[in-house]
Amino acid sequence: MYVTKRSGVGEPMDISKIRIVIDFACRGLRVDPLELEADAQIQFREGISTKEIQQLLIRTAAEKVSPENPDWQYVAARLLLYDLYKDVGHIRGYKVKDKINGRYKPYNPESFYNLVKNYAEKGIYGEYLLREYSKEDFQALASYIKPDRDLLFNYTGIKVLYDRYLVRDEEGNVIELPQEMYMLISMSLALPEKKEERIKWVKTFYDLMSKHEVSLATPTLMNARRPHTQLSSCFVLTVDDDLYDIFDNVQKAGQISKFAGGLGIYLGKVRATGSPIRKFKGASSGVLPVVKILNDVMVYVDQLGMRKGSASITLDIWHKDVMDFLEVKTNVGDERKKAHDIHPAISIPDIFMKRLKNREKWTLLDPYYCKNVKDGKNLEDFYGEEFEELYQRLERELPPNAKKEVDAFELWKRLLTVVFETGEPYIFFRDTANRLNPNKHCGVVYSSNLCHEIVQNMSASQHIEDSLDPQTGEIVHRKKSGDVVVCNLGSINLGKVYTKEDMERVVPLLVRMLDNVISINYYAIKEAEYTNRRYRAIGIGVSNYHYCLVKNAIQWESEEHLKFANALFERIAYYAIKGSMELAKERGRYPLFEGSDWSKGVFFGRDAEENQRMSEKNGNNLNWIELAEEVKTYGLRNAYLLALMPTGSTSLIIGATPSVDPIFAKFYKEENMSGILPQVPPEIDRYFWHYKSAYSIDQEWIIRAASERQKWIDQAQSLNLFIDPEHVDGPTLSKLYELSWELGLKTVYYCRSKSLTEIEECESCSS
Ligand SMILES: Cc1cn([C@H]2C[C@H](O)[C@@H](COP(=O)(O)OP(=O)(O)OP(=O)(O)O)O2)c(=O)[nH]c1=O
Repeated sequence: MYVTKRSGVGEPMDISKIRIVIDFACRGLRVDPLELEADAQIQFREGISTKEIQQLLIRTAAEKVSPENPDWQYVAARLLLYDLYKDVGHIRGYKVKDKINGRYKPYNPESFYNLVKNYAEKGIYGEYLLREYSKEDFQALASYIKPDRDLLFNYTGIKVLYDRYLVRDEEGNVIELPQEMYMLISMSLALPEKKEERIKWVKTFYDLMSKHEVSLATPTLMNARRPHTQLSSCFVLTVDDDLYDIFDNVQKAGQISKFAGGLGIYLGKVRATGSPIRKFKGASSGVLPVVKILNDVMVYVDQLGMRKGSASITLDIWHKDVMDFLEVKTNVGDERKKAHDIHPAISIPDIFMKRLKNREKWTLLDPYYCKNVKDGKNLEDFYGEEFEELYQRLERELPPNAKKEVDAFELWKRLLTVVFETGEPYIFFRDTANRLNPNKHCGVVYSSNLCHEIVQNMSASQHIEDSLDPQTGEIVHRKKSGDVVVCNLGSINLGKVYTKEDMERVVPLLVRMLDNVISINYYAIKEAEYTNRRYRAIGIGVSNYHYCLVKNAIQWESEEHLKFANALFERIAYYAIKGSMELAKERGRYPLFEGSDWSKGVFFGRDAEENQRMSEKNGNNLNWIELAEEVKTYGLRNAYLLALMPTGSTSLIIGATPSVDPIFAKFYKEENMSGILPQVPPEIDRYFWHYKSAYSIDQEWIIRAASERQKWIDQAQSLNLFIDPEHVDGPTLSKLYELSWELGLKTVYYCRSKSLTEIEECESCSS
């Protein structure tokens, strides 16, 4: 049998060459190499190319992955790596031979500097790398690269990296290797560090990432080292009730989406259908046309054909257009009012949940009539008791055309039916979110972001507008910007980092990396920079939570789980605050620190003594009293610190279970842009009976565990529920959402249903 080589030359097939590759791929793993050879050979044919043989081996190994034989995922990974090494070597012009005979070094320290130099000139890497690092720095860092860390990836991880994250040239060829990627990201993130300490920090960041102890958000992994360093995951816009502002935000949404940011958009200020405009009765078209425009912008700005933009749009449950809004993705009603590509979210105040419990009436209001209701502020600017008072007053006093009475229970039933049908809307419990907002001294939160883990101050995102000073003719800025929420995310791999010692070492470093992200970020819109500089908000999340439980012999449905979750997230919170405080000592506090809950020693709505007592109960014995004093003295660097994002694709890269979710199944094939990817949870063969899959877990335990975690999180969690419609009815679903509110959750993300196959994962927040 003949094979065709890359050069096009044919030669007789030498099976011993294949054996060398197979042997390299299987070495030290619990697999039988002969099986792979036998299974693959069946498909060989005359004239097959060497590249094809390699692909065949990869596919064969990937198909052999199972819960009983998970090591095949590492065989497939090595085979794919081998292919990647060859491709990259080919592009760089060095002859690639097999690594096994020692003739070939996939990582070549000498080529690292040239790689960056060549591609920076072509505008593929950022010029700043060459400006800020000398040739000697490059050499020192190149020799620090640890090629063997490539072996930590499983097949899915390396496949996702290969297809989506590794930088490519103009022709679409991958130009960098995984460890070079981590090193270049680290070099970008260390730019704000003092020059004399920079190399030290690059190495530290590199170690954290390449050992998979932490992961950064998708935009950071994709864009750090590139010319446009748009590294933030999510943005939240507040649209004012004004045509200029509506279209200004449409423009902003387009710009943000262009640079791969995910969007949350609050539309609750926009007047309802039939509202007056300039006193003309019945003139306004309400919220739905704006939803539709934003929907189309998200589809239009499709990130160079890679994927369409993503936005969640939030409306308050008291908004007069809410009934139509609930139907934007369902199959009932007027097709002209549909917006199938956005993600609806509903903001719910406590008073609604109380009325629901008592089966009382609920009044929908037109925001046009809810302006200037107290101290020059609108209804939505209030929360808690003040909100309830004002809401009830408006219910009584507004004219009939400004309101509409409905049954709270009927509205709720409709909402839950839509949840059953579409997995959405996401839910935002606005009173809990605002009561526990550490920066309530300087703002209010109307809604969350796309993935519902971000909870930060917002305000109508007015544009910064240049105009001419009539006296001097100089350009001056007229309007002040509102708060466009921006969040920079990173996650801790709980499969590797969960003890007190590890948290103490890793979490402050992640705070530092994310603070650096803020400094080097490229901002698609100026307003985001304005907010980012004043708040310096970050979001630390986690991946591999389920594996961490299993590894520690904790059952999902147990009281032990609740205690474990509380203690674990206390440790993360403590070291995140400590890390940010230490950074404030070094770099200064965030400008709005004074007056915050942090500045008063109140963390997560509790005083230091209370936190101390909880810590002792948890067995962590962390010194919260001392930490509160230190924070009072030195401040914090970051206004917001913790947010549990979904971590979809980045968990795939590092072979972790996603975020705080339970596994879908003990084995399944995930289909995404990289094709069909086999998925087995970490160490499935060892812990087969310990893993319980999402749909077989009583969802009350998911909510209870989330509630324990929430006690130590200043923002929120992208909390998914998993429903099997055959076993869960309306009243049960209702109980779950009510329980989420009662137990102090701020948000509920998807309600995933076994019968719903199409759930769109947010990429940007994936960290
Ligand atoms: C002009 C216009 C506005 N609108 C909506 C968009 C905004 O929600 C709202 C106000 O739009 P604006 O154009 O900002 O209204 P205005 O400032 O001229 O009038 P007013 O004093 O009443 O605010 O009306 C429509 O629905 N249809 C229209 O044709």
